[in-house]
Amino acid sequence: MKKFDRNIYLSNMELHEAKKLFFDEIDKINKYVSTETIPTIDSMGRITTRAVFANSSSPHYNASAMDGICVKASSTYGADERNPVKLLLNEDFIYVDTGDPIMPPYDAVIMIEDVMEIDNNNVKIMKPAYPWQHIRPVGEDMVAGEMIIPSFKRIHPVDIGAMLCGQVLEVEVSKRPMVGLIPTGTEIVEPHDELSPGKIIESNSRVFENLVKEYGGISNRYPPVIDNMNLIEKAILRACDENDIVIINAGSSAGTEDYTSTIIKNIGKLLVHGIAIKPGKPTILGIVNDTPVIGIPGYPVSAFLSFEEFVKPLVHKFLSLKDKKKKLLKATLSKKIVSSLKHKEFVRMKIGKVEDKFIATPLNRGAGVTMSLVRADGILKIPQELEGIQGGKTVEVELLKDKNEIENTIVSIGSHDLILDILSNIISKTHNNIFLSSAHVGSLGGIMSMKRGEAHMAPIHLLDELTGTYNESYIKKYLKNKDMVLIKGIKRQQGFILQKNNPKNIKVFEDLLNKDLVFVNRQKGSGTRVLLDYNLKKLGLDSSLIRGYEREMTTHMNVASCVLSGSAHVGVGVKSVANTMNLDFIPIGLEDYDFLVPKKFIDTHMINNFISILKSQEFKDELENLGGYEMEDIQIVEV
Ligand SMILES: Nc1nc2c(c(=O)[nH]1)N[C@H]1C(S)=C(S)[C@@H](COP(=O)(O)OP(=O)(O)OC[C@H]3O[C@@H](n4cnc5c(N)ncnc54)[C@H](O)[C@@H]3O)O[C@H]1N2
Ligand code: MOO
Repeated sequence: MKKFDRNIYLSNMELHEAKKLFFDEIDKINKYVSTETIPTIDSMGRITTRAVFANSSSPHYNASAMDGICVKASSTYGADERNPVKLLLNEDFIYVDTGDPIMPPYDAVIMIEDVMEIDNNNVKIMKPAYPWQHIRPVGEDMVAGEMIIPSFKRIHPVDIGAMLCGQVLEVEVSKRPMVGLIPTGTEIVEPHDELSPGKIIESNSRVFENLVKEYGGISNRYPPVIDNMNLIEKAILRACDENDIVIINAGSSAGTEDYTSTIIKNIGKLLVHGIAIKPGKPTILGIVNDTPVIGIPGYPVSAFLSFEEFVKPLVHKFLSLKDKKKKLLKATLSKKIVSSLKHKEFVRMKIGKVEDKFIATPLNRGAGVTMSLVRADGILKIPQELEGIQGGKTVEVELLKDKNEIENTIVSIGSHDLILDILSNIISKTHNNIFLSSAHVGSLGGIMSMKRGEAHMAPIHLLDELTGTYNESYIKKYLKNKDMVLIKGIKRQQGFILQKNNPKNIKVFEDLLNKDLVFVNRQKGSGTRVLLDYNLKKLGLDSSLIRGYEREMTTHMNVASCVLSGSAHVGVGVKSVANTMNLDFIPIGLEDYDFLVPKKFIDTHMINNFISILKSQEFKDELENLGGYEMEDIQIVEV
């Protein structure tokens, strides 16, 4: 691959400048104000382009509001307990049901509960009726000519009901723009296709389809196009003919086959290639045959964020809809985030509420980590002019989730174990409106977040080399003045995670020094690392002689993935993970996996719920299924 086959000259235009350039150019074409008239009953979610007025009043006649009798109010005056008034059927009253029309000479309704029947033709009442009592007059709801909903409003189910009551059978709305979506890449395969190294599952356009729907547009996905300049050009030209907006995905950066910007320059007007945002830098903005064309970067996180920044406001413009203000939440940043002066950065954040403080923690910043979007509660936008933000500062996060969900989430920060996923799933299934979010920073990291008051709970498993006991000595050392408890009862099996059939015949710690095998380690401060170092020290083994000792993973799953993919022959981790990934396992010992909780939280609704799930049969069954655990009675021990 030669350097000059590549398109390496991306600009670094500021986001607001790029947006202005793009939208000003589209404004010049001014294609987007177009309307259509559709049946009211099909108008859910559409945007009105003019105010809707009632064609008839509702109710359109004077209607009884109750089941009972209608009377002339004047003939009931003077009625009381001692002097009931007697009324004659068809003369002084007639029977009516709710909704029946009330005609002169009758002008009031008495509820049936207040009417005493004397015989078939006579009733008596003990209370007078006042004129128009229990009658819904013409136009009580709406009067013909009254405005039901204004222009540029999204139509909701109740709006449809009101329009029909006012005999509005059709409504003028903005046309939904058709958004053409073209995935590109020779390496792209559909999700059901067989995978081999280098093949990429096409998922972005499916996210786009649903985002377009959410914004109010119509999506029109084309089959993926291979990296061939002519084919991509043809696909763009065709899509520009058939759609209001065209999205071309991937091929946006500096690869040898990243053609999009060149094609747009050749067949239309290339406005921007390269924006000072991260992720999303290689976004392309252009116009081809009077149609806005947006080149969205391939990495899924970049793709989502760039789509939200450019496609959402564009679809809304077509719909004549103002962008809603984003919901913001003030939160304390749990740790420092370093950012570059080269771009504005969009960081996915996990947020939790611990006591009365919202705490925001950055998630994985990789542009290919879709799970960071799944897990994110919000996005923190770090301005370009900042080199980062210090931990402890208050920041404003744009919310992606409901604040209520964040407020009811147990924040767990500490060691990673598969049982956290199981617990989270059971908590979610119990529908108690409680959630569990867990961040994996190792046991010591968990204790430190506890010290800073950032979590409700820290799962930990730290072996004390001197006593051979777990956790308590660390808590006494690091959380001296804090009243803490340990929820104890779960023990898990640690050991060597090995390739299937253990081809390198690894059996004991001494084998790790073998020069033809590669080890993968856990990060410092993780309980597993402490366990490994403890054993190496006990046996007098020099860790610097282990190949791969410096390569650190943050979870058991990551260690096992390295073994599964062949980038390592062995790592230390829990049996459940080896089982799940169908790898071999040699036990090195049982350890206590405890949940550290500040004493003040132990009686809260959320932690109570958590403990009852730990004690549940369902959880026991799941642990048994997973294998590699031993369970004793759940106990709460003060430390
Ligand atoms: N030397 C440089 N390399 C890269 C640069 C750069 O400036 N200089 N920019 C990086 C950035 S930032 C991004 S973002 C990506 C953008 O890549 P492209 O838009 O050119 O996309 P591809 O290279 O074709 O694919 C990248 C990556 O995206 C995923 N992908 C692609 N299509 C799909 C799809 N339809 N569904 C799901 N995922 C998709 C896939 O993981 C690809 O590997 O470039 C960097 N490189
Ligand atoms: O757009 Mo790229 O994903 O900045 O990271």
